[in-house]
Amino acid sequence: MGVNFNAVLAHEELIRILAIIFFGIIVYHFLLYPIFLHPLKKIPGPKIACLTKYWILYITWSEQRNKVVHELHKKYGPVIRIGPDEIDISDSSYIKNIYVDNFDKSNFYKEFGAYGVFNSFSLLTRREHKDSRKISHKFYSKTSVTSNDIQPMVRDIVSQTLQIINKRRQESESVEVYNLFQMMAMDVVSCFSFGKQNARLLLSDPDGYGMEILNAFRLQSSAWFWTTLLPQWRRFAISKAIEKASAVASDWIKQQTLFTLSDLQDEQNTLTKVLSEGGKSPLEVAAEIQDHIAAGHQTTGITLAYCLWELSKNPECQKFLQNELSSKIDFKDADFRPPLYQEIDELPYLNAVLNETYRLHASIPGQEPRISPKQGFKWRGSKETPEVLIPANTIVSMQPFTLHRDPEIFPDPEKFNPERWLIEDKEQLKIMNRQMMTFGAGVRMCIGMNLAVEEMKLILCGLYPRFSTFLDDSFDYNDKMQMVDKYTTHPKGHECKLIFKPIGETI
Ligand code: HEM
Repeated sequence: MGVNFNAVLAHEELIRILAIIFFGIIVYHFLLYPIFLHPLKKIPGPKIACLTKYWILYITWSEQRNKVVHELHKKYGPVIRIGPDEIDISDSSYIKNIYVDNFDKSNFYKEFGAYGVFNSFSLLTRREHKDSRKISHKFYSKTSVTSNDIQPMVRDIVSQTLQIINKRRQESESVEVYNLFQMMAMDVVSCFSFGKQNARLLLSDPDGYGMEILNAFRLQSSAWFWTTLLPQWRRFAISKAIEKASAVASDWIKQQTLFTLSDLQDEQNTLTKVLSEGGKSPLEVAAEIQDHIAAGHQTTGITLAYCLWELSKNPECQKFLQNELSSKIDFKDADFRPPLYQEIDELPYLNAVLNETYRLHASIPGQEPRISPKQGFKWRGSKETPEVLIPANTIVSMQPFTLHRDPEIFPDPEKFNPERWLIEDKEQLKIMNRQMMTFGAGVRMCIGMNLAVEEMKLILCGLYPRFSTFLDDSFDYNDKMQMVDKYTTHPKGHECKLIFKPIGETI
């Protein structure tokens, strides 16, 4: 039987052509299109970022994202491409487009729900979010959290924290405040959520039970990268210990919620009651509260620890604050009561100290990703990048870490300088305030801001008229106080030790 050479040749030719077409499609799809033809092609950034989303994922996983994105902005300007379909913007005039006009959230937030249901934080679309948030929005207003219903509860917990600090400073050279402030913040949100009689309070046993619960939440949030960015890999990537800790944290909140729901008191105002009366099912109430407690204790504790650290590094700022506060405290009060919130809310130096802490130590310093709408949105053009229509479904982020370090707006940006907030120039102050995103922006900004600010102001005003704080030479601040590069940052060592002395005494 003879071989049909022509047929063999034709067959080989066909395979060669198919291979070339296949190779061409691969090159077009994975190389030419993303770099030269994609609608984001004019947005500058590292070439590898145009080719694969795994580059920025790797940078995020290795805890370098905020700093790398910051450096890329310095190199390429106010808009950069950090993934095939992802950009980051560092021009505060876009806060209005993205956050105030309220683009939908990206899938990053999807897994923040709990017990198999969504909460306000994890709902992605603006419509669903609006319906959910409006139930508790008023309960978190400044009027509500500083009212006679809520403020005494916050002041009690602040006073208890001050008593613990006073006791500990007498027992040892320095006092660890980072975990203590997290417990304080956790107790405030717990009482706010369940009422004092139903809440399981950490400060009642700060060394034992308190640390146990804090550690459960800490371990749970250590899985944030997998939960938010690669949830499909979560169950392979995270350890049994993390699973167990997550279960402890979730059960802890679920039980308190169900217990509170089982006996709602008419005269009592709690978040559980507000959410339940607003139409949320028991599990939805628990999921909402789970998020508020997780979001509320870490952020507040982190901000306060950095604030005290900065004041200890900068004794002249501490002195100014003490002078401003000295008339606000009854020194004979053995219960260490803080002043009334209404007496201290408007104090200029106190506000300047907090603003400067928010600026340098935003506890959520990095991405707050949103999705561009179906009509896209326009990059209006800058020195580095021409006008571009950003297409639908692009992940768009802004990071406080970079906005807060713009040297044009905040000269010498790494310096802790509360005085920069005490200028007369109203226009400049407006520009500075517009640049700040510590609590997010728009209708999805932090719902707990008023409660957090109340706690932070009360503890500072209870503390600094009574004590001075100093650095402890035996504590390695350079290492332990490094802000870890995560969605919610924290001091690398999970601790912050400071020396407390009654006013007038030195070390
Ligand atoms: C210093 C303290 C705090 C800081 C810096 C802070 C910061 C933020 C930021 C930046 C966001 C927006 C995040 C994003 O869009 O990715 C946010 C949202 C949120 N925060 Fe806070 N937070 C603080 C305290 C609290 C407290 C005390 C609570 C509750 C008691 C709380 C509850 C929430 C909730 C529920 C959201 C989601 C709001 C929504 O989507 O409607 N936070 N927070």
